[in-house]
Amino acid sequence: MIEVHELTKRFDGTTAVDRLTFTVRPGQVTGFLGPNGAGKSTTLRLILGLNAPTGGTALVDGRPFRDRPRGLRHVGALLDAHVVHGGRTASAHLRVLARSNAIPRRRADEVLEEVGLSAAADRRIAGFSLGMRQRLGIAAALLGDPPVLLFDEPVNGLDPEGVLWVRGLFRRLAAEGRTVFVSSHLMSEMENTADRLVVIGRGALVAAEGVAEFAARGRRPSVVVRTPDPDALAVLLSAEGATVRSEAAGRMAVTGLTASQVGRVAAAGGVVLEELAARASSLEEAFVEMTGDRVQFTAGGER
Ligand SMILES: Nc1ncnc2c1ncn2[C@@H]1O[C@H](COP(=O)(O)OP(=O)(O)OP(=O)(O)O)[C@@H](O)[C@H]1O
Repeated sequence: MIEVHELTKRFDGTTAVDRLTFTVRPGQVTGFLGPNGAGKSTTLRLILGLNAPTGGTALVDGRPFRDRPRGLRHVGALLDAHVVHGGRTASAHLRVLARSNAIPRRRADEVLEEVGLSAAADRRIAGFSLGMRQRLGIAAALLGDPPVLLFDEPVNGLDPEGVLWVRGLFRRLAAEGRTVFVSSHLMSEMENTADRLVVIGRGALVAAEGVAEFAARGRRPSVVVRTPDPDALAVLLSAEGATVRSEAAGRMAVTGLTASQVGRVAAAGGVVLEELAARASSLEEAFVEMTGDRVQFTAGGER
């Protein structure tokens, strides 16, 4: 169990984590979602005691993680897969970790087997692909057979087979009664993996609930519309109380009005419509909608 209470971290001018309170329970996979720069990595580092909080607390099974000797037996974590000694072999890397945590040496071979890296056990990490480094990082997290596991963006660099494998692994770890907390900036990754979600934006909590409950919020129907004159239509629709968001391929998503209302507003304003369709929004849209005003970095720069 992970209990985060009023957790806050400020770096100079930036509040990376803003009075976050949530609980991650055992026996479930909990997805930790937020757009880039939302503060996920910082929160995981605070839970692990790698950074000191500006305020609040983070407890792992009732105690700050830093207070635990032989940490890898309590919490396994995959953070940045690049932060390993590239000159070592995979096997040597894991044995060093095992020794410093009083874990039996044979566990190194067991976890390499588990993550599918046995054949690369004696190769230097410097020559590993990103996907292989991720697998090695996951092996390190599993080394101490810990009850609590944290994974920061574990799917980065994995091929489709690797993605399926990692999902199955998380499900199995949770079924064994462990606490599994997995960060991602992509809703789609969590849709098929997580039971619960903790969603943050700009360091603050947006939602902490079951995946199904979160999805239900996204069921607000929207209308997709395409016009050669999007700016004019956006002004007209906003004046009627609708929320308008631009999408790929020149389309706009409109919430707050039905398709026929959108059609009428366009006709009354003399705006040509090239496409008009109603649609039920997906989990992904619920995520974008709920964190949209909390995105720190967008393609157009900071806003
Ligand atoms: N050591 C640091 N010094 C200064 N600012 C930092 C530091 N670490 C993180 N930040 C800032 O804190 C904010 C949150 O960053 P963090 O890496 O935790 O986000 P994230 O949700 O993990 O993002 P991503 O998905 O891009 O990895 C960002 O604005 C970042 O620039």
